[in-house]
Amino acid sequence: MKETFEGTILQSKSLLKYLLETSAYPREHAMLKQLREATFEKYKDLSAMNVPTDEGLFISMLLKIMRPEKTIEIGVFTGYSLLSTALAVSDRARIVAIDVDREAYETGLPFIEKAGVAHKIQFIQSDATAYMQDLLDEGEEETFDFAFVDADKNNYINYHEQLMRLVRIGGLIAYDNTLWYGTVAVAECDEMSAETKFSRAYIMKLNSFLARDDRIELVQLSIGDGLTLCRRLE
Ligand SMILES: C[S@@+](CC[C@H](N)C(=O)[O-])C[C@H]1O[C@@H](n2cnc3c(N)ncnc32)[C@H](O)[C@@H]1O
Repeated sequence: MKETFEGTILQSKSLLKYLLETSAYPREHAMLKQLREATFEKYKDLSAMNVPTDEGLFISMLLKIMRPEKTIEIGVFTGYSLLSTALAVSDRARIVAIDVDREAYETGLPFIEKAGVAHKIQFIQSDATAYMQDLLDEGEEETFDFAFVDADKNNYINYHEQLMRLVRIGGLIAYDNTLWYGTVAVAECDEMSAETKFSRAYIMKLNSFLARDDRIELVQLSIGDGLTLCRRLE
């Protein structure tokens, strides 16, 4: 997940360091900082799966403006984006958080509990496609205001079709990693791992698909590893 290519990374390392150290880390909630550190302690390089601090701050401000009552998160891991969400939404709001990996969620859970926001979260250990189908079967269409997707990239287009039914008109669906470490902008090459080639191809397909989807208003941001916001129009 940490793989980058010289010359193709989104921001230079020095610019990113400046941005994080000047504006992001000083504003990071103490429990998010501890969650990030505990994730690194346990998962080492895999800890880069957490959304970066500047992106967490962006999601937080976005949600405070939106004031959603019900959100859904696909891909929780240790819960950096989840805790950012839970801290930003109102006390009445509910977050459905789906991941196949309960152990990773439980690694971050003590910090979510210490932050006093665990009551807003319903964690579901499940494959996301299967659980969203259950939600649709149970009549949960159009009940979510916001969705954050940060899971298996090869399924994003399928998630989009399910989320276009679960999220209300006017609601927002956010897809993470839509620049895949800058590799979407360069030709496939031998230095790329099989995993990079695999996910990059699906992300490129998603980006083209979303650009043509008239059912949404679209903006792709080069924050973190690329974040695409889709506002449902119909
Ligand atoms: C990049 S991590 C999520 C990071 C998280 N958003 C954060 O900020 O800490 C991706 C997660 O997606 C989960 N995942 C992958 N495929 C999945 C699937 N089909 N259904 C549910 N979760 C899945 C993985 O278990 C992993 O924890």
